[in-house]
Amino acid sequence: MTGEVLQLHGVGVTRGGADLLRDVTWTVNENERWVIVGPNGAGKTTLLQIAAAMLHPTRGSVEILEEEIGKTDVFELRPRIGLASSAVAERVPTSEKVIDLVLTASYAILGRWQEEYESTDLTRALALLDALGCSDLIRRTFSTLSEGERKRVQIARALMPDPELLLLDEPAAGLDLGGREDLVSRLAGLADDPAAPTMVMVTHHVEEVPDGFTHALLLRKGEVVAQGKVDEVFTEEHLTSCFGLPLTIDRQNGRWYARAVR
Ligand SMILES: Nc1ncnc2c1ncn2[C@@H]1O[C@H](COP(=O)(O)OP(=O)(O)OP(=O)(O)O)[C@@H](O)[C@H]1O
Repeated sequence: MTGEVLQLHGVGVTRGGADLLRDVTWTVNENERWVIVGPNGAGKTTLLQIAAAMLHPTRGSVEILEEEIGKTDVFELRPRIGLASSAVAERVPTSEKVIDLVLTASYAILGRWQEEYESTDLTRALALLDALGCSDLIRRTFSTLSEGERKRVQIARALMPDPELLLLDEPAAGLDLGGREDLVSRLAGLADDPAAPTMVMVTHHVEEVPDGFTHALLLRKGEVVAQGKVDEVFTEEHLTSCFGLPLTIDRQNGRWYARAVR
């Protein structure tokens, strides 16, 4: 690979006459850690769905892992991408055990049936669950887990196929303060790991951006407000335009804090 993991040119998505994304041009290079930030309805999930090869654009061109969408078999491409999102979590069968939810990611399926797994698959699934602090949950059913536990298990599942690109849609949404801080620090550890895949995470809150995330893209009403290195993008001017209210932003120990100007 030449280093370009995602390449979008002039991407637009129109649904029911509404432009969900407009003229998005964006490149993600190998080993970068991106965060997509924006208010509700900005188009963040739509953009992540494009990056996950789950959605075709109405206009423009998309290359993922050097495969051009529209000319490649997305069923071969998708196992190279790890996606953790509530849309995936909602489709998990209610009786699915945590260990099976992680194991089945090897086949990019949801719901264990009669597939055979190698002992190396089991070892990897257990190691990932352990690394995410979930080793005591392996025999539980996914539907009985707390929101924080679910988020960590979903990340273990997304990492299971050893993806070249890891996509996280609002991984800290719905977590309490302790759960959020635990998850953000685990994601900072992942961001710092040179063996970890290229990462793109969606969030509403700059406070949820882990230390080690290198780049940011701000979206508002389907359009890119700013993109580039995180410390050049997270400015008062850009965040104010993105959220449509006067904001101030600080950084402490690698973490970001934003609040409204009064
Ligand atoms: N099929 C559809 N038809 C019409 N509008 C849609 C459709 N799907 C999504 N939208 C709208 O597109 C906009 C962008 O949605 P998207 O979920 O990408 O935003 P988001 O930034 O992820 O929002 P949130 O932060 O609230 O999750 C929203 O206003 C949504 O209502």
